[in-house]
Amino acid sequence: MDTIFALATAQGRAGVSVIRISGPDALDAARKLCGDVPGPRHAAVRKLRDTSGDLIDEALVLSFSGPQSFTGEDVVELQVHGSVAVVRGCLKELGAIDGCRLAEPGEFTRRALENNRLDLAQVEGLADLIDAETEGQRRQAVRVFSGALGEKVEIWRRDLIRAAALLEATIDFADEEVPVDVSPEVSALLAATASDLTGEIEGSFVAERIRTGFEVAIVGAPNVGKSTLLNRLAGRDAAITSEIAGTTRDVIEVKMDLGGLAVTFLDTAGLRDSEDQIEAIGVERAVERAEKADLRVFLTEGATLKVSPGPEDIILVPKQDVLVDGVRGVSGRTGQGVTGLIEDIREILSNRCSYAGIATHERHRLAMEQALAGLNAAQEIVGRGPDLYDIAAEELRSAIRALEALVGRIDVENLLDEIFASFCVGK
Ligand SMILES: Nc1nc2c(c(=O)[nH]1)N(C=O)[C@@H](CNc1ccc(C(=O)N[C@@H](CCC(=O)O)C(=O)O)cc1)CN2
Ligand SMILES: Nc1nc2c(ncn2[C@@H]2O[C@H](COP(=O)(O)OP(=O)(O)OP(=O)(O)O)[C@@H](O)[C@H]2O)c(=O)[nH]1
Ligand SMILES: [Mg+2]
Repeated sequence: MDTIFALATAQGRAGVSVIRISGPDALDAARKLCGDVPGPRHAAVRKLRDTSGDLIDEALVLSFSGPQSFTGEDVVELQVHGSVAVVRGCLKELGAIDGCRLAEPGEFTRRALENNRLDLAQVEGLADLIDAETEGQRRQAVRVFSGALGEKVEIWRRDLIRAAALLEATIDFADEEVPVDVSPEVSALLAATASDLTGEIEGSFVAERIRTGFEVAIVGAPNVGKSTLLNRLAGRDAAITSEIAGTTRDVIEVKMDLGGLAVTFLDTAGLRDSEDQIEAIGVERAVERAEKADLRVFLTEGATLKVSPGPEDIILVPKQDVLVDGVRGVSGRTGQGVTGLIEDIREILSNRCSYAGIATHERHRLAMEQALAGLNAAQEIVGRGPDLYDIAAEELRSAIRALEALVGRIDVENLLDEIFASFCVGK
């Protein structure tokens, strides 16, 4: 097993930078730089020197002895002055040591997974935690990272194993006297698990939105002030505005943090039938993105549009500053009504968030759907009588396998490269 090392903090100048070393030779490697390494879970200030004895930096050195470490292996951290040259100097020294190499993205976490320090859902939670930019994203990611999904899966798995075992015990009885009727207990276990799974599947859609951000499309006829409103929301000139109808063609995205919720606003082409080919393509894109968005803000005075508003969509009279008072409107130019609009959007979306479950990725949902399908099949077969219990038990085994794949107990290899591809080096 190689010993791996990497800069764990962001690239570039900083107050302090952390270089992490993990693997069987972590202590030996660190000793080459700093001489004596402090004992496990102790930190000490040490002088780091290159092979010719020149001083590289004075660092805080911290060590962990496997398996009591983040990766489960021996770990040493060099907390150095956050200088590009100091970091480069240390990485160069480490790279010259036999058996030591630069870590791949996510490789420390991969080792933590291999050493059962984390399950696969926790690994995803950790990646999401590092990517979190809003309070809502952070709160959700830290829950998955702390193992909430794994715990729930373990309960489902345990109940399905018990149900399968009950059925299998009855199969072994078959030729002897009439066995106890296990079907009430099996059915109850399956019904409870099915209902829990169904709830988590339903809650996964909005949880996924919290993670990736809600899309809010600004929609309306040309020239109503969509781009001006977007710019006002963004607080910068993200989109070109002009008095010429048909200015916006491409969909313009602006990411924002609405009171802890990640929201991407979409400015779209004004909706109309256009002879201009390019504008027509823009309108097509506008319709497509607006329909897919989680919420639409219509700027319109009642004209018929190519997109129809859903029940929660917001309809506003545009350019309120040049209209009579008393109508519900908004003005991107003066900012009138914009605070209220933001508040309304935040409220609509955060109400939806109350349905969020603890499964946050499509992968989780697919695994749960697979488990539910197996479970429902088993439930139906059990209802047909003891002769088919072996088939029902087999359906349950397949449901159990789906849950085991969810947390990475089985079938992980093919998933890992994809999951770790998005990780930072040093994590
Ligand atoms: N400097 C530094 N800060 C960091 C980390 C790190 O690795 N290094 N972390 C990493 O991403 C996070 C903290 N998570 C950690 C989780 C477990 C262990 C660990 O060594 N656990 C041992 C026992 C530790 C002890 O009791 O002191 C264990 O669980 O057995 C370390 C960090 C965030 N901050
Ligand atoms: N009085 C007033 N004028 C506005 C307001 N918002 C935009 N305008 C003006 O209306 C014109 C069109 O604004 P845009 O924001 O480009 O309109 P749009 O809806 O993005 O137009 P398209 O991209 O062509 O669909 C510009 O001349 C703006 O200055 C507003 O709130 N009040
Ligand atoms: Mg525009």
